[in-house]
Amino acid sequence: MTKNYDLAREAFADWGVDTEAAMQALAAVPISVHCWQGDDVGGFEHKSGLSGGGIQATGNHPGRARNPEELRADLEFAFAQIPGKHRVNLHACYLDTAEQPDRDQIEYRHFAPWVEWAGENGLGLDFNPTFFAHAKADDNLTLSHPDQGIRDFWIEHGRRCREIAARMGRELGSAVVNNIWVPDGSKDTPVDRMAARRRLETSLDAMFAETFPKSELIDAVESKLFGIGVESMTVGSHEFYLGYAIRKGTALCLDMGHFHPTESVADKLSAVALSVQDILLHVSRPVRWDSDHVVLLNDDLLAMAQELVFAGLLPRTHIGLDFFDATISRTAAWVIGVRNMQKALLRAFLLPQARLKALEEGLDFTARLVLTEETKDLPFAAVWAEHCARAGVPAGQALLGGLQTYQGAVSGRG
Ligand SMILES: C[C@H](O)[C@H](O)[C@@H](O)C(=O)CO
Ligand SMILES: [Mn+2]
Repeated sequence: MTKNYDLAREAFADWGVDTEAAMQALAAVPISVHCWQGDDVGGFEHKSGLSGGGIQATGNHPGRARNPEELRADLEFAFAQIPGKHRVNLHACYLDTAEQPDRDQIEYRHFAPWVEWAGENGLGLDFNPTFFAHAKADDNLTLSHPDQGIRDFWIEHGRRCREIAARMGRELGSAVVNNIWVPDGSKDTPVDRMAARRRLETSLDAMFAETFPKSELIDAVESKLFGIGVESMTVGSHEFYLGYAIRKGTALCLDMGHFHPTESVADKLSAVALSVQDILLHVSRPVRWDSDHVVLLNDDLLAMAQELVFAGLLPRTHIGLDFFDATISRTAAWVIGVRNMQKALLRAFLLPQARLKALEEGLDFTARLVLTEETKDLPFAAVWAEHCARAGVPAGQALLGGLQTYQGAVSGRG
């Protein structure tokens, strides 16, 4: 235990906050790390790496993972820089097989090496059907396409993904969150929004027809405001999926980049939590649009973490990351993003929650403001450094050397 931590522990104790309990609480929160940051949303289907579907990774930093082995090595390195045990969020286009099944032909065996690796490394898995970067998604319409044949193709893809995800959950003994995001929308003003939304609803119902135990599979649906090429209408808007999740009992995915820039996604948590049991978060950072920048320890993230902790939502919130930056080291992007999420949570655990809530309850907004501002001077960094030291991972400037060495080692990849 360092002198810095000793002093910090006393400083927090002075506010009635137990730093040991805060570190323990943080250690119990897994973060689902998105595989697609490792290769710019390319996937391993032996075809072009264009994202499509209104999303776009930009940049050409050396070191992009070219196959599942490289991606797993990169993830292992990243996890060695992050305290705690976490999860990996796979997209269906990241299958690991020499075969070339189309999306409506994928099976569990195409992903079995990922499950074996996850088991060996004590990691959980999450999953996503891939409804983009495919000829049958070129109209930016999938589950809501007017053509029944195209809808059926994507329903079959989604159905198989649920089977695969449930099997993964069964094998690993940890429920897999299977998140549905479709790019469907319209570049220009549509004249029949209702028909598109009815088709999406009917397709989702067909995809969700089979039931699985919640111990294996948690279905989630992800809304969006707009994407490149679908600026005028997104079929799966927030209202659409909020209603769907409430009626059908699925989890609701809130992506921090999928709302108007002035909306607070943190504010939505307690509101949707009254009607929806499970929440999936895609922690991201929009810059002017859904740009998927690496998350910073900024006000948005701090507010999100504080809401999760203060509203008691962590037990039913699945925290996943969703960004992809190809202008910097991809492994560093993961490490920075996960650690920032953890730092934000730790700060929330270290706040004098009961005291602040009592002031609010008593309408003493002056004292609430004084104390929320004064807590900002508390020595959070010393507790984070102690947490990292106990987990055997670097903190502060020491983090940079390892990140640079690894980046140097992978930068020769073609
Ligand atoms: C690759 C993911 O499925 C994707 O980022 C989705 O979650 C999303 O947020 C699309 O904008
Ligand atoms: Mn997302």
